[in-house]
Amino acid sequence: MAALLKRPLKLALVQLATGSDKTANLSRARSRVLEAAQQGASLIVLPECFNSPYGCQYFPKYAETLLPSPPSNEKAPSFHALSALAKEANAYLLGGSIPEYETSTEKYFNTSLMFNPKGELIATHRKVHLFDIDIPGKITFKESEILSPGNKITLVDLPEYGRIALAICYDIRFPELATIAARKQCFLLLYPGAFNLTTGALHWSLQARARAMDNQVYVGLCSPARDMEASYNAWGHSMVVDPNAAVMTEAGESEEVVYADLNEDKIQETRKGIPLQGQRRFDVYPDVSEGKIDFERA
Ligand SMILES: NC(=O)CCC(=O)C(=O)O
Repeated sequence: MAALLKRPLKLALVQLATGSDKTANLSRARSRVLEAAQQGASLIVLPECFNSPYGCQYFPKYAETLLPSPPSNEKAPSFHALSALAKEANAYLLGGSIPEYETSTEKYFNTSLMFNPKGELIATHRKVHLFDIDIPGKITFKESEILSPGNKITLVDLPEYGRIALAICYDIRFPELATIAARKQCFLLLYPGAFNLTTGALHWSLQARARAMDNQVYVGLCSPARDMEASYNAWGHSMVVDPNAAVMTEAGESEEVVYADLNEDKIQETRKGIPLQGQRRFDVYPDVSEGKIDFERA
């Protein structure tokens, strides 16, 4: 089988402490991304809503207009900061996510932007599954009050390395996206995300390890640092999980950059030991990655 990951890759997750000052968030992100690049990372990830506090009340205030692309500096300072930073760091940069406003539809989205080491935009992912939950006495959150969902799976080819998939936070709870990405030869699934103190304790690590275990790929989750003064308390614990579902590195709760060295051998070793790829029974259940599920057969 052709290698999924053509050469070793150092991945960095920047668990950024974000606040209400967008310019300060961008500047902090810059220092941490450059620090990660200095440590040799060639793929660097920022958290969900890295340029703003996370919360429905903040989305309109912090939203940037990204289309038509490239947007103006005035309408999309984070876009331009990320592009310049990817170039300065000479690394692939997944700019966590930012609130986006689309003028033509008057809709808001939670959007990830990914840049190559030349500072060129190579992918955009709008969060597909909006975070609408209600756990009485614990947490109620309704992104859909403000945001609209994206409508596509986002796979990105990094020519020197291979293919990765991008999604955002709550998207991780929908294993179909991960399964399809793995079936389409991704070696890594990246999720900038801001779980909270209730679901973080229950499911953050479990989701990361489950997506890695099911698909025998690397998984990276990048959270904002925890801020108990904020209206939403992010879980933290950014982590990278290997294709055998072992946690390779895990941040604490404060601002921190964590690193992991990814290689093809671990993918092959895992898949050789537990050869799920050749054992699937598509005669018993349909291949979800083909995108045509015939429920009549059930
Ligand atoms: N920002 C999010 O999508 C949060 C998702 C979350 O906390 C979860 O439990 O899922």
